[in-house]
Amino acid sequence: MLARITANEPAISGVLVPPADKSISHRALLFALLAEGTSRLEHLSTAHDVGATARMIELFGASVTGGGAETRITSPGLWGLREAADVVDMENSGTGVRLGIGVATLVPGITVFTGDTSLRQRPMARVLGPLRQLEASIWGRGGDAMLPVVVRGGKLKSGTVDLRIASAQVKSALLLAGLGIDGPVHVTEPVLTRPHTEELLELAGVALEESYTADGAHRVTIRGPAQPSPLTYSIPGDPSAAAFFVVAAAVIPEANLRVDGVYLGPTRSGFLDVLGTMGAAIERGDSDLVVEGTRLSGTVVQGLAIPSLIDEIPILCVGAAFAEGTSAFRDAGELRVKESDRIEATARLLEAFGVGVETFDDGLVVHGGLRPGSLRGKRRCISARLDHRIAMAGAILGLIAGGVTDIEGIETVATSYPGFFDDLRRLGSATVEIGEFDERDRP
Ligand SMILES: O=C(O)C1=C[C@@H](OP(=O)(O)O)[C@@H](O)[C@H](O)C1
Ligand SMILES: C=C(OP(=O)(O)O)C(=O)O
Repeated sequence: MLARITANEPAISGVLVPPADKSISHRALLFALLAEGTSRLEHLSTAHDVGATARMIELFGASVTGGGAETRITSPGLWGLREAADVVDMENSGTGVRLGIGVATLVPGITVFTGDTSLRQRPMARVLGPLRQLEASIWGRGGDAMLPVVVRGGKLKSGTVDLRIASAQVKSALLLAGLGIDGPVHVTEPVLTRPHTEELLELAGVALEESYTADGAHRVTIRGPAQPSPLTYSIPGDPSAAAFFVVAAAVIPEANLRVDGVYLGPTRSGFLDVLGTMGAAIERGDSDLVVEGTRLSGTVVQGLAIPSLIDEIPILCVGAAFAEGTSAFRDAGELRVKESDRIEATARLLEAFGVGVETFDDGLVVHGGLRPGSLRGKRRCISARLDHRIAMAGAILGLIAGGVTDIEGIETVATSYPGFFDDLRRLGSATVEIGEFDERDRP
């Protein structure tokens, strides 16, 4: 499918209530599966990735009813999990499959995971290796590198795993597997990554021990066996979804955007710190933001800050294109193994708008100076590259730069933010037409 964004005077204003957080929604469903009884989740994400996790928990024995304001999940719990009667297709969801692999170690029999073209190219050794250290029986295509992955459930051994990459997905897979292990599992990550699994474990009555080493590594210990209790929980708004509109409002002159009900924990709000350093006018409450347009200046983002904004780098690069001077995003090699190679995809996107970009193995440098509205009368055609965040970054870039932007493959936005184009129409000044892509449309 194609979206055509036509913008003359870029403008954005109004109130955004972002969709429910995708990361937290995956975990809430998995905890509901592992709890015996009925869990109630308010505002579960309707993102396609979360739909894949809902289907996975049904295959493992849960029943999911309702949706929208309240989803009810009834499950036999950790000790009553059922072998899936079919291959578990996690579609486009890295989080769903990696956490699912951790859970599958608790499921009797075998589980076979696969995914779409993008997910089947993403690295799985990062989760298979650490689970094997706890003696999981687990195999993957290409020498344990990729999906399909097969897991044979059974008793794992307690132990200590020191993760070398900062990955909330891998940490979470180990903590979930730890629920079924007799004895402690200690996981150390080089820097604290999003702690949603830890937050929900505690809400579900499972005790954790957490500490920091002298060099800032985060260590978390779970002592199994432990069955989580059913949850009644309301999922907060997704900062990674809000970031698209926040960046647009931060750079469009006279913009005024309010964001309500958004999760602003420190491991998810790194993009706001970066925008602040660039000079953005953002007022931050506990779960709300007010953003006004201004002129930003370039910045350097690297090191320990990266995990707190990894998914926001494509849209931060869009912001950097409109800043004065140059911005650098380094130590972000993880971007190469997301839904697309986001270093290449972001560079190609910016270049289509005439922005100067240099790429490196671990990031990119963006030469700013583009003026909002300055590409009025011009037209370009870009590909979403099977990546929701690239599709949305392209649409926001089109709104701010002006002119006509055709984006092919926009169905991918439903991976995380099915209502994105509705919110863009409502809050932004661009005309948004959605239709079938015709090769003859390519300029
Ligand atoms: O745990 C999670 O919910 C996520 C962790 C991050 O991935 P990594 O664990 O690979 O860093 C992030 O990029 C992804 O969108 C969601
Ligand atoms: C990388 C992402 O998700 P996942 O790893 O779950 O596919 C994302 O949402 O940007």
